[in-house]
Amino acid sequence: MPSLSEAYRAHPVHVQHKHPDLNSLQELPESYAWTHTHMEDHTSNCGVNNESVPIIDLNDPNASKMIGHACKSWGVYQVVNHGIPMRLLHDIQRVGETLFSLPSHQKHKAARSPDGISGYGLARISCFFPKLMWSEGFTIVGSPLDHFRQLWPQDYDKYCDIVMQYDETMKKLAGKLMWLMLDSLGIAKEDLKWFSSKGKFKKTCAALQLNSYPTCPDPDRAMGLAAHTDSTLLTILYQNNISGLQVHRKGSGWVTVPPLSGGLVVNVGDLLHILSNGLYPSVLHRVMVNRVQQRLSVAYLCGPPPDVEICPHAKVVGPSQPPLYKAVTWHEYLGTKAKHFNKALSTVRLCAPISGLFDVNNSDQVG
Ligand SMILES: O=C(O)CCC(=O)C(=O)O
Ligand SMILES: [Fe+2]
Repeated sequence: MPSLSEAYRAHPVHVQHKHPDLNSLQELPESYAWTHTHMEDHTSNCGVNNESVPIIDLNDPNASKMIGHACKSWGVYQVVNHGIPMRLLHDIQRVGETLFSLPSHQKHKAARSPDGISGYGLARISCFFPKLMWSEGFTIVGSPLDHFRQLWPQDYDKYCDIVMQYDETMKKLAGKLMWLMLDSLGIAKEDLKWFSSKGKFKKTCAALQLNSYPTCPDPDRAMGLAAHTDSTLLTILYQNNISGLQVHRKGSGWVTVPPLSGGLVVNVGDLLHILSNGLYPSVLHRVMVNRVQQRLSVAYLCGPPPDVEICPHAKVVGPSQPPLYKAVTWHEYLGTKAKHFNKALSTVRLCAPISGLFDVNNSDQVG
């Protein structure tokens, strides 16, 4: 089975590797200055509506139903009472804080290689935009040991342990959330062979993405992370207590996802969009920056084994609901995404939805 690193390596995107230390800039360089045209703004009413992303208590007996509703109408929700210890959330935040506060030359020792996925660098989606994003990232697929040794020759063990523990814990939560989402679609554990191994959610692959958005001298003209959907089944995002994440909802425009103490944001990714036949749309999201406080986030990007075919599930298709997407493996889809970016979903689309049958939220403006 090809690994996730191999899948990424097979579809390199070309990201500029040398970039200035954002913390040292007093002015926004032109290369970072976005206009509304660059932002491909889908909005009319950014931030001026009262709608908010659903918050779901995982201890609620109706959690699956509520999750289903949130996925259908938003493609995103926040979870509380998810069982992840606060200590672990603080620990992973500390890893991010410590990592991004290292001197620039030190961080570059662990730079992502041009055809690799793991390591320090600009957002992989940078290459699809004419302007640079006001953020830095560190991607972890597999063990971070080699890179962490470069970053912290003395303390790497301590930070590796936290990452591995976070990864393990998130894997379990991702399993639980995935089951709840499938259940809300009427799909049982036995209905998804690759996914269930003795009733356990074992066979997934994941990447961990640490993001830092330094304070910005001209936030109105900068973009932390440009609008994108995740190429995952689902993404679990921890954000520190600084606002910045926005999700796009048809009819509402961009809606800020306020940080919730101990809460985690869950995004529907493109592969769940396909598996649900567009019933659960992958959510378009972006990150804005501010001039006062650094923002940090940690995304657990969860997908299937890279060589398993994902297609609209038999339980959600029928004579009146034809499959809208062809089968793709994650490996193939990463290739499609590397080529077509936000149009990737439409390139794997089989036919247009029958009007009125599907409440597909973002499906075609994101691809
Ligand atoms: O920083 C955030 O809130 C979002 C990060 C994100 O979308 C990603 O890493 O894919
Ligand atoms: Fe994302």
